[in-house]
Amino acid sequence: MPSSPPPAAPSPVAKRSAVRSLLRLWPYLRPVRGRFFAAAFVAVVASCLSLVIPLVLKWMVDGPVADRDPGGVWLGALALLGLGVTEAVLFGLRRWLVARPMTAVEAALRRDLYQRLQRLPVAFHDRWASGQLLSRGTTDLSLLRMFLVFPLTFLFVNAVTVLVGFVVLLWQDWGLGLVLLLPVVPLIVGCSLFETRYSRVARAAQDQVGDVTTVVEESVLGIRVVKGFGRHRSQARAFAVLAERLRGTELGKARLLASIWAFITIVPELAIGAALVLGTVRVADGELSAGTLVAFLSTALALRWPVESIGFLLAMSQEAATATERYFEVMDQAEEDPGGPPAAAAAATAPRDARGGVVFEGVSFRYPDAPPDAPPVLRGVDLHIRPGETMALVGATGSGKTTLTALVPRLHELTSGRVLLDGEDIAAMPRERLRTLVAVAFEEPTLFSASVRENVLMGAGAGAGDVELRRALDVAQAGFVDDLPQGPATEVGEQGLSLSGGQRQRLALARAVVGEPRFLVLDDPLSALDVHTEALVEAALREVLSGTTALVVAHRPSTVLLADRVALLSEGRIAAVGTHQELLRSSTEYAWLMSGAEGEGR
Ligand SMILES: Nc1ncnc2c1ncn2[C@@H]1O[C@H](COP(=O)(O)OP(=O)(O)OP(=O)(O)O)[C@@H](O)[C@H]1O
Repeated sequence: MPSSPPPAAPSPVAKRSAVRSLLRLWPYLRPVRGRFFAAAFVAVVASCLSLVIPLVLKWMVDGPVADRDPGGVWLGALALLGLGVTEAVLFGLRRWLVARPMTAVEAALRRDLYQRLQRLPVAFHDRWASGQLLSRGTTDLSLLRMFLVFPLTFLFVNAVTVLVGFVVLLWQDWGLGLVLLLPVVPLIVGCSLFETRYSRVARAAQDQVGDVTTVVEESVLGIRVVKGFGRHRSQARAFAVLAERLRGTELGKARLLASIWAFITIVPELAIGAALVLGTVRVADGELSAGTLVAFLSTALALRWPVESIGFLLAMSQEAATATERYFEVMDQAEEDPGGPPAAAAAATAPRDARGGVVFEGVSFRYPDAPPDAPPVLRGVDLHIRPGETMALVGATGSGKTTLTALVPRLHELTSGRVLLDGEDIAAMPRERLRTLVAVAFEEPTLFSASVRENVLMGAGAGAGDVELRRALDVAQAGFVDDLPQGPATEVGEQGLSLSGGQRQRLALARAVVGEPRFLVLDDPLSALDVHTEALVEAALREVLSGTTALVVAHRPSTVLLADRVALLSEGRIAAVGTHQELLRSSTEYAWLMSGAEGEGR
């Protein structure tokens, strides 16, 4: 249970500029580029229309107002109304053009992230906190959609509007126009300083959202432990620390945003004030018409929003760049090598092992994230499980049994050595085929929020139906399924927590045997069953196992007796292989393990 902040995600591979990060979104934007550019064009036209209003004003002041011509004033007012309505309609059209395609972009990003998470190796998931992945799939993708809908277009639209606006200003009066151009340099310097600082704090905030998500997820999933140990107060305190840290970072963001907003507002206002004083003096001197001054100031005021909004548009873009970085940190991770043709070609030339069944040959393994000075978990494991044989794997706790079983379906990659299934090297086999040959059931059974039927048939091919389901449930002694409210159609709830531990284990076992796999790997799959149910499952399993080559991790003599032979794993190596009786006689370690287990288990 965390009492201190959990580690953040592994640090980013390389720091890119915000623009380079955001450019990586282009492949997703490409399919909707037509609508996107059309929307940007419509927005530019709408925004530039607002710059025509001051010109109409100038015409009104210098013309109909000076000449006291009410008809001309009405005409001007009508033109202004028309411009305003057109501007509003065009902005509405822009919104309509982008809304649908941008949700499609977000959906595509989310779909690809999910697919990538499914394909990344177990070692990746061991390393990354789930909350960091969740926050990437939710908060970060929402930030990206918002960026694509609003800031991306408006940074461009506002830049074009400001450029056109300055051309109009200089054309109206270049002297006053130059006064308004003076703040450009300090604004550029201020914005670039802001961007650098904001990118750091935005990254910290988004990583901290991931940490908070991790704690919430762990507390919800572990609610039984939290309540059972009366840890809700300490959990709440740990959460409060993280939430407070996030609040501090968000406040830092708000402070930065407030200072850039103030800077971007004050500097142009000073320039407008100076232009107003200068302009008024020149009108008084008769050097400038009142209409030109009105038009000039109206244009300058029309440019206030495009300039002032740059602060928060940059902030949103920076957050989007950080979200893109975080998104691609996952997408750039190497997927599991699918195995297959090139390796298979190599295997075709390699001498085939004549022995069938499962062969471990000089297998060594160390976890990629283990400390460098830690010895490998497995050190030269040699073991042959004959075709159709059931081999029990026994060893002290932490000796590497689970690790060894996880190597058969290639949940982890061997550090050295090889594993052969009926003479075929698993490294040269396409993963998809390997996983149809090998079925697994772990001690901690994982079920999904789906029906019992769907959970069990997950272990079978596409054609499997009720016959296979019934047979698998019979083998696993899972008759309790028929007593559930909707039988096999009953939803088991998140992670199957509506079922007992033993019930979950039996469903996981049914899932492992339903596809009648050639190779079966069972990691102590009966540990939660009472002795009588275990005996019944074993009797049924014996029938299934007669045609299957199986490796079964066992802690209790009753599970060991299911096997034809037993292998003892000790200090990363296979220390002895033989029948239960043989090992009881020849290995003191085995006899010790079994006597302890007997005492505990019975
Ligand atoms: N993801 C991991 N990263 C680093 N080390 C790991 C990882 N998983 C397990 N280990 C280490 O590998 C060693 C073997 O663990 P393993 O789970 O294979 O043992 P086991 O024999 O199955 O134990 P048990 O009987 O208690 O289930 C342990 O020292 C464990 O700390």
